[in-house]
Amino acid sequence: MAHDPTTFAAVQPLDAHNRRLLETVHPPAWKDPVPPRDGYQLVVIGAGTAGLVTAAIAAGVGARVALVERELMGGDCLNVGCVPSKAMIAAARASHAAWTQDAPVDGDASLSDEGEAFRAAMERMRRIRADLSPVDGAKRFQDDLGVDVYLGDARFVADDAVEVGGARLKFLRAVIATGGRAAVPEVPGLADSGYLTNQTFYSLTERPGHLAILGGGPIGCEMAQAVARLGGRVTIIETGDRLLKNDDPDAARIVAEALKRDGVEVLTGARVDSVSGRAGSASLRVTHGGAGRTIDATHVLVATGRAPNVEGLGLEQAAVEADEHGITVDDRMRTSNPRIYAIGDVASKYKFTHMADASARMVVRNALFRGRGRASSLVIPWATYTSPEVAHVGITAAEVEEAGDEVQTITVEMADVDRARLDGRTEGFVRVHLKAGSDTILGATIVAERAGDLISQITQAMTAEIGLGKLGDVIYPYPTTAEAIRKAADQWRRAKLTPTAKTALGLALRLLR
Ligand SMILES: Cc1cc2nc3c(=O)[nH]c(=O)nc-3n(C[C@H](O)[C@H](O)[C@H](O)COP(=O)(O)OP(=O)(O)OC[C@H]3O[C@@H](n4cnc5c(N)ncnc54)[C@H](O)[C@@H]3O)c2cc1C
Ligand SMILES: NC(=O)c1ccc[n+]([C@@H]2O[C@H](COP(=O)([O-])OP(=O)(O)OC[C@H]3O[C@@H](n4cnc5c(N)ncnc54)[C@H](O)[C@@H]3O)[C@@H](O)[C@H]2O)c1
Repeated sequence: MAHDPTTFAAVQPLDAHNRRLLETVHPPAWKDPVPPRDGYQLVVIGAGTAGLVTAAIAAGVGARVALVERELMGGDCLNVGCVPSKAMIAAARASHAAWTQDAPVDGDASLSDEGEAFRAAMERMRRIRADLSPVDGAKRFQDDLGVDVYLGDARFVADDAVEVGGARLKFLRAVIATGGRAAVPEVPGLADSGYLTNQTFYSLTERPGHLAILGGGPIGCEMAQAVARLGGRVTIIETGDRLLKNDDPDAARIVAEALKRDGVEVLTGARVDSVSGRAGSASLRVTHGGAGRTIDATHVLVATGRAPNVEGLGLEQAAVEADEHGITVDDRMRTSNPRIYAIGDVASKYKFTHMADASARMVVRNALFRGRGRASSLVIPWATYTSPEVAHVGITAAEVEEAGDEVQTITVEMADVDRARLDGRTEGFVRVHLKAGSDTILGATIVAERAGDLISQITQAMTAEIGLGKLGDVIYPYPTTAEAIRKAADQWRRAKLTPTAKTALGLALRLLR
């Protein structure tokens, strides 16, 4: 049986936009189908990106498919992740530009203050989220794509059957795509402080007076900058010695500087010892730089990583193994039960929508058509949408350090790129890691205004096995920031050609004598 959708904390307030959203992602009057007696070829648990794409592709090739979702179709990305966060970021960027006249883009200067800008940004976000939702909606999946959609909690009751709302769904194959949720650290008093997570943050209608964010990962950095740019006071408290621990340290440094410029207080190497008070007024006891201090905040956002949704799934009944990182899978995304696969945030260290999407495409082939696709063969980029953005693909900075002389690194500063200078956006760089002695691209980091878009050129090259030298033959329109990639190729060529050129020149000079 479906839940009462109006109670979902992720979809508040119940204005026209959110009612429209619920109508598509958890229709209040939804009636589950009656399962066929001989069961399904594929049962998919969880209708986030991973589950939706799996179900749509499998039904598209003619399989009999059931899709089970206990909360909101679209999962984190549509409802409480990528979509609302990027809508907020766009509004905050425009508002910031209008207020500071800092950038050559149009902000809505008609808003009388930034508090109003926050309300408008959240309303705009709710409208766009509702506009985008039909593509993930229950009706579309059932009526247009031919997937049987069940709205309820799924639980394995055997190694070939799932139960939902009292109905038993037998399957030949199953895909677990139950995603994750915010992992909340054990800090005394935190549980009673009315803290926010990404699940509740996008239900805010009033700008936080002072937002304390635990965690300086992508969620912490993106939301800190958005709220600060909408005029809120923000403090990030990060236990590690820097922000964005999975990214290049130089990139993280630039983001930290940008956040500070926007008014965010960034405390790295800091620990929250206790929290007192509740929603609206919380006091955080923090140790930072060897000293204790108190931070009084109106709101606390917990963004300290993710925990996999594995509880209550009846994994033991299906002999599916899991640990604290999620469901254990092999390189073909198969669990310890050969009928059952697991993909997306519940089973991958790459917790991104595009990873969920790419694995879904692969898992359908593997599960239904004896495909041999391997997760390790995927070239996976990621981007953090701060200003400037940080985008990365391939070998990480830590792996580069470990590899030593086996990797050659080329860096082009944005300050040396004409377009970046013309735009007044000179912070950042393009950094490409090559297999030493060749132009084979092992990875890259880009820090720039649209780094998330630029990185695709490197990802394409890596996927198509095109070397950096060949990228140097590409003609880039002048003046564009993408020219930084050609400049990296030029740099590689100069380094490579110099000894040869020197020899040739030496020979030519000798002949002149
Ligand atoms: C704030 C934030 C911003 C993000 N921004 C980006 C971004 O810009 N770009 C990007 O690539 N990624 C981003 N991500 C990550 C992205 O949202 C996730 O990687 C993606 O949503 C994972 O998809 P999924 O299908 O694996 O899981 P989910 O989207 O979590 O979906 C899992 C679904 O399974 C359901 N479920 C769980 N248990 C059961 C059960 N027992 N029965 C039935 N249903 C169940 C859940 O209700 C949920 O709807 C962001 C995440 C957050 C939190
Ligand atoms: N643009 C994007 O693609 C995007 C945006 C947001 C989120 N995401 C996805 O969501 C995932 C979760 O994001 P996240 O930022 O929560 O996680 P994260 O794991 O990337 O970062 C969490 C940070 O919190 C810190 N931390 C841990 N415990 C702490 C504590 N008790 N106090 C203070 N700091 C603490 C960690 O050191 C780490 O730096 C990401 O890994 C990413 O895959 C992606």
